[in-house]
Amino acid sequence: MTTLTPDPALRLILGSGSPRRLELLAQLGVVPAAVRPPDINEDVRKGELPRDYVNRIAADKAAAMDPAPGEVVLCADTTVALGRRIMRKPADRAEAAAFLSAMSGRRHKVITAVAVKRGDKVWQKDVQTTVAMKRLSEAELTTYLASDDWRGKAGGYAIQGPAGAFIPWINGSYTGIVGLPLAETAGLLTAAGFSLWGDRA
Ligand SMILES: Cc1cn([C@H]2C[C@H](O)[C@@H](COP(=O)(O)OP(=O)(O)OP(=O)(O)O)O2)c(=O)[nH]c1=O
Repeated sequence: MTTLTPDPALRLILGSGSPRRLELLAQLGVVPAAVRPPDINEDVRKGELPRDYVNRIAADKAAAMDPAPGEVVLCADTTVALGRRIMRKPADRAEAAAFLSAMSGRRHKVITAVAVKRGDKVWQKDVQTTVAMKRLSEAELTTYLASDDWRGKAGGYAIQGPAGAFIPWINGSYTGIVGLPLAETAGLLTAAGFSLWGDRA
């Protein structure tokens, strides 16, 4: 991976409309200079595997961004994979119910691909986390669906909300599940020359 010399004047552009990603960046003490969510086609291709899918979408999001000189952009994509099955953000409550029922009592993977772009150079990495979900009772499922917390979340749940009660075990990156694996993101930003540790202009 090419590592560029740190440029304290570099401005970070968040190429994502996810409020979670903004909050996770704030955990690193980073406030983007602007938020510009890219508009791309996120359809899954026939036979496409989950890991290939998230990497392609993160790369497409980065490709849709046109950073000005002095800007570095950060894009990401998160998806839930149950075997080969890709679970994106559910379209409605029925789809969220189907996703949660399929994951109930089983392990799935959450994959987040992160892409950092400066000029026409891209630094990209994916992070996979295995997540165990307890067997959900009818009452748990119904109450969770009624909370609407599943809206806008890959796989139809959010570990950082009430569904945290459904997740007894993970192996991987908690921040990756929430949408932005911080250790790897910090590495990519640093490689692109963005100063994370105190020497920003
Ligand atoms: C599994 C899981 C997903 N999520 C969220 C993270 C992501 O915001 C979302 C997956 O959708 P994404 O398509 O990755 O991102 P987005 O639509 O929110 O934003 P953009 O496309 O503009 O970058 O699911 C959680 O917040 N908690 C979880 O436990």
